[in-house]
Amino acid sequence: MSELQPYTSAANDFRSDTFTTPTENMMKAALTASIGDSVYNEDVDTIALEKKVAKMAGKPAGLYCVSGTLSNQIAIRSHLYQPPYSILCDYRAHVYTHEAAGLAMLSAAMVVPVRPSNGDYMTLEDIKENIVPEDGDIHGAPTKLISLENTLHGIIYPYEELVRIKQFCVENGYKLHCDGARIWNASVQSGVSLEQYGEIFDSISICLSKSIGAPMGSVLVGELPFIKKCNHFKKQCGGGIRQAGMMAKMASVAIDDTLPLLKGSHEKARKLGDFCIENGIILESPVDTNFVFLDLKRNFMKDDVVIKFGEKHGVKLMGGRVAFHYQITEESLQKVMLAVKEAFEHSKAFPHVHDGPYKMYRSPTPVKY
Ligand SMILES: Cc1ncc(COP(=O)(O)O)c(C=O)c1O
Ligand SMILES: C[C@@H](O)[C@H](N)C(=O)O
Repeated sequence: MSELQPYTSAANDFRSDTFTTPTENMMKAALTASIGDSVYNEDVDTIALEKKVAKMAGKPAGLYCVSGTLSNQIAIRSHLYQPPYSILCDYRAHVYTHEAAGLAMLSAAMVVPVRPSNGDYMTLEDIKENIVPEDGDIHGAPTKLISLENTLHGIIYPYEELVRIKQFCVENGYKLHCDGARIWNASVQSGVSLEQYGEIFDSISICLSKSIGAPMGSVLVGELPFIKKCNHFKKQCGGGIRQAGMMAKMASVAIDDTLPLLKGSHEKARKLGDFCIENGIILESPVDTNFVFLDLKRNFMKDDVVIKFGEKHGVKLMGGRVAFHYQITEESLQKVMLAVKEAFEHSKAFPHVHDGPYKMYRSPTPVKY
């Protein structure tokens, strides 16, 4: 069995922006971080991070969580009371597709997954058509919360549509959560501030471990009573962190250092997107920010073939999604263009007909236990 080699750089890693590695600046910050027990809310740097991100989002309170999955799930749970109830989200939403049925297990919630009529993002009309009304019909599980993702597959949610959805939620008493794993990308690209997003959403899970490049975690932001309840569920789920200061201070440095670099990753993604279109490679989604989604099915491309041509050119891929981040180099961009084009050429000679479930994510190199 080959020994797993230490990971050293994400410069050629297009599998996800979660592979971004901590910088020397972040590591140095950890050395001078506070060392209080954050379960007792005594850690200075953890509290500082929570306040920093909450202030950026214009929210009264923030909660440092070990992951985006945890912050999403405890946020949604904390908005809900007295089942039966349901949550409405995009059929591709991470909270529904990639958080291990957390909505069913922690929230005991039914999910209504919606396929946007425009193919990219749910409009208010899509939402209205799929709402389960609280009308006394004992067959249904009334909608209590709408969970949006911004960006979703790299697509920026149009701010005007968010305003329309928010107005509808206020008028009808629905809570509105945002999975903001890549809200930084949406903000820097659209010019909409985190504070403006904070005015739309009751809660936002703001990831630090994706494009921002911190080693772990998210900050969940919202009203103080809500965040206190989230902290209760966080502890219940085993998410209490003792000396969190080191990671929190690294994350704070990451925000300051990386935010200015996000647009550069979007520009590289756009170059690959344009290259694909010029070469007749169909894309699944528009390239608004840091993701290029190859439409494997319509291109008759197989994910394993994409991975193989990536290996040939020295870049790491996971299938149809090509993820950019600030550590991707110009050299890697040139290599991934070659890999994608050759994989596409291969599909012309050896078309792959997709007849099973499509897995967007592939677990990293499996370590044989
Ligand atoms: C859109 C989205 N939301 C939430 C998460 C969950 O974040 P984490 O991996 O930190 O649990 C991810 C994955 O990284 C994601 O892509
Ligand atoms: C794997 C998935 O959960 C992760 N959020 C990613 O985007 O890579």
